[in-house]
Amino acid sequence: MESADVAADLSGVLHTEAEIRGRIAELCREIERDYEGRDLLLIGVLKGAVMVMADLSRELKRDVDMDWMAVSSYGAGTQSSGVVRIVKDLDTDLSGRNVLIVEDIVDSGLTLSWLRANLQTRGPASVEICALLRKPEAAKVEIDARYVGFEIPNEFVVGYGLDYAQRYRNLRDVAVLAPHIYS
Ligand SMILES: O=P(O)(O)OC[C@H]1O[C@H](OP(=O)(O)OP(=O)(O)O)[C@H](O)[C@@H]1O
Ligand code: HPA
Ligand SMILES: [Mg+2]
Repeated sequence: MESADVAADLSGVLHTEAEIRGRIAELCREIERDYEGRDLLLIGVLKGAVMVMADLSRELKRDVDMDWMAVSSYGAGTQSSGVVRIVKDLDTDLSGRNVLIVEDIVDSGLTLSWLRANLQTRGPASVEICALLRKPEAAKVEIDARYVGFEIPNEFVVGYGLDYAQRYRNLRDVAVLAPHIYS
């Protein structure tokens, strides 16, 4: 039975709303420098990246285009199935564009490795990755992400867009989900 009080479902906060805001601002200064004088297309990966995309795009002091793709590999569990499915494709032609994929997390790396390869076949000028979180110990494939907010331990986290079975996405902090919720 779902409860309105989620505090008991969490075993601790990893990154607060204020820390996330500060780190996103730092990443935006790097992105502004790196893409100076070039066009920039942000591609948000639904649904997890909604909060990062909203905050990062508004913190950037420059013009950007934005599009969205929906892919899914986790279903309702805490382990990637390894099979990535496109649920919604882009509306934008990527020919000659500088693409920055905006993601909430690199966990096994399977989603981003598949997605980057997929986008690279569409003729972009460049494809880079910005992920708020990365779990180095969980990597099944190495992902070369140019912008990473925080490296985190190999625990299942929720909040700031990240879900467990579609819940907890609206929490403002990134928190560890208590194992009793999913085990
Ligand atoms: O590195 P990986 O092990 O592939 O995991 C990362 C991906 O998994 C989650 O998405 P999910 O497929 O659960 O869909 P969602 O974004 O709609 O929650 C997360 O938002 C990343 O997109
Ligand atoms: O730790 C996680 N939490 C929520 N969703 C995820 N998708 C991959 N890893 C995670
Ligand atoms: Mg996702």
